[in-house]
Amino acid sequence: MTLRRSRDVPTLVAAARDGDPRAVARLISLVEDGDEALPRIAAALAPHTGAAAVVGLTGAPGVGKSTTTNELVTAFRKAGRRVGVLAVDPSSPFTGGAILGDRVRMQDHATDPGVYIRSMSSRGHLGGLSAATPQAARVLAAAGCDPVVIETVGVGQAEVEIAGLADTTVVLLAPGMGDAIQAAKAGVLEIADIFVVNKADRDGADATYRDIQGMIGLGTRAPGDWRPRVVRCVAARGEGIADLVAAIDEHRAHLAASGALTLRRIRRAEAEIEAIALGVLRARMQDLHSGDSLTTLAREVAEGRTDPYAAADTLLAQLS
Ligand SMILES: Nc1nc2c(ncn2[C@@H]2O[C@H](COP(=O)(O)OP(=O)(O)OP(=O)(O)O)[C@@H](O)[C@H]2O)c(=O)[nH]1
Repeated sequence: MTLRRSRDVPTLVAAARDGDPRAVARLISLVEDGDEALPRIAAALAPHTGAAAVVGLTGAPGVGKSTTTNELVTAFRKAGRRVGVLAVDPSSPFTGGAILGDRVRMQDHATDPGVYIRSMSSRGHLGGLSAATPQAARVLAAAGCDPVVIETVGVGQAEVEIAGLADTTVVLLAPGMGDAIQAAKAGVLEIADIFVVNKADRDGADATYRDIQGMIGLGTRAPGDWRPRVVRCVAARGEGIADLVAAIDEHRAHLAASGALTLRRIRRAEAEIEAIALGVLRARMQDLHSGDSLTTLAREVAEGRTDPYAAADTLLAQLS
């Protein structure tokens, strides 16, 4: 899919701002495909995207992320808020199965025009998910979604990376999965603003709750810093979701009052700019690969006529 005419961009963005789901879908596809219109789309979106709360929701497979997201969406809709959900699978190069899965699990909201749900994969992004996901979130924010929920399966680094895109990061745990220990190992403790002990109807929920509270207690915090909240939920029955919404709103208020919201967004923009710049560099490197300048340099290194550092300098000069 390409967008050749530059006048299409303002039209699409205007339609998305009016809440037209097809325009939203088209814009996210263009973002996902790394379309050449991306810079123009980003420029057109920029003035309309600042206000939405971005909530990251992550956790191990099967912990109840989709069920919790579904219930969160219900709660936000009851409060009259438009909601966008990006279900990100950092491990899968294709979205096919994920789309079907999310449709099935979030079918409560499939026909609600106030909810936009979209699965994303790492396929074909200029700069990877860390560049595409915030752009997709901006599309949803411009379409009036607040909050935008980014749901991602917990697979180590990717989880931390995606969680870094959110204002508020919610980490789901469930009893009996050794989650608290794993969370500590994977560095999730540092990124979580809120922990949910889901499946609180199961044995061991109290122990998981105590474990995680204990670990939070060990962390070092300056006075006034946010102390991560721990919320018990039985997402399958909608229990505890009101407490989760309250914790999300409380964290948001804390960020706004302390100035941390601005800092987080600046840090996020730094990562995004870097990812985009690296993507551009990688694409230029690819061009050099397909031309013969890299091969020529490599031959000179192989024959001892120059060294790899000097050759890399020459290459970098050609990239700029
Ligand atoms: N007992 C119990 N089961 C739950 C609860 N919440 C979700 N489940 C069940 O746990 C299973 C997994 O839930 P999902 O919401 O699909 O979990 P997920 O984390 O999105 O899973 P992945 O997409 O595989 O990462 C489903 O069978 C749910 O019905 C709960 O609070 N209690």
